[in-house]
Amino acid sequence: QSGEVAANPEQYDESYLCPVQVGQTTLNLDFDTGSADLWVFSTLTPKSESTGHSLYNPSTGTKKSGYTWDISYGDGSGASGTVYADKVVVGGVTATSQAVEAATSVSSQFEQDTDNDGLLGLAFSSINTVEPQAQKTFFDSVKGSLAKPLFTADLKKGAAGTYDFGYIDSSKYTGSISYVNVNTANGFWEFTASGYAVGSGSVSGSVGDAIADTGTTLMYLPTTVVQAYYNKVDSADYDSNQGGYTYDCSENLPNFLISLGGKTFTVSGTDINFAPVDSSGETCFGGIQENTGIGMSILGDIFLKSVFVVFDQTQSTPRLGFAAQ
Ligand SMILES: O=C([C@@H]1CCCNC1)N1CCCCC1
Repeated sequence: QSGEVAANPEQYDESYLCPVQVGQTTLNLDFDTGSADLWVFSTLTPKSESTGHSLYNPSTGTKKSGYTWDISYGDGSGASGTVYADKVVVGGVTATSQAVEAATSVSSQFEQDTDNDGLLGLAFSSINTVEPQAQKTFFDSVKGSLAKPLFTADLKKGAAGTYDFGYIDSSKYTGSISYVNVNTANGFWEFTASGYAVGSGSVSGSVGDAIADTGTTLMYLPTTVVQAYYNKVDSADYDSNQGGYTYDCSENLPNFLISLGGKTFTVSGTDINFAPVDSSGETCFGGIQENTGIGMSILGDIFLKSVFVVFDQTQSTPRLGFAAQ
């Protein structure tokens, strides 16, 4: 089988939500290549936490007795609950008995984002949080039945993009695809990013260890790289109250170039201009921020909306493919 599903941006492209059939209900889920749990708001979620969300009704599933889950994300959000086996359909691709993690508790960040009915993890199943046995991601559940064991992400700035499962649509990118090998030891789509440049010119230095994370909004890079970037933005400074670099919204940001698998990709300055910090629209928060405390760099949506990405398990070593879009 193979299929395609829309990835609809929230305001400021904060996250991208995709319609997924879970049991007999269609929910809007955040596809997250940085985690490996498929969890959903459900009829088991306290009403005080689930108002405004579409809910999975576990009555259509088979309860996995004694199984629980509890996930905490790097941004401090999290959720927990119980586990069911049920049908999950993404763009026509069907997992007949997918582990569906029904939330019995969610953090305030998820409670407040009423467009988001849960997450569909697309990292490696080794970091799934279900106890007493880790469960397969949707991709791992269907991988063997896909025309090719891969999926692609084509996210866009302020417009609907797509995730494709089982095939590469060559109309969605330009030029050739440049591949890097993935290190799965931490359960992420983790690789080594090479040189970078600010504005234009030839790349140099090294961004280093990084993950491709569709569930992270911004780009988090080494301090040296981020300082070099904002040194080229006259009004920029690090604002500890905002928790990152801000600048005058009227200032044009430089492009950011990064070399992956021998090919240089350009993230346009307009894509790096993330959002105003308040309703006055005077000060803006940058889409490139420091990776301090994370332990690796994260190429999140600010980067991903500039490229076409192949999450490829066609070979014994998983690979990431990047192409311009
Ligand atoms: O929890 C996360 C992200 C949060 C946003 C959604 N994707 C997963 N981390 C990023 C990768 C390193 C570990 C922490």
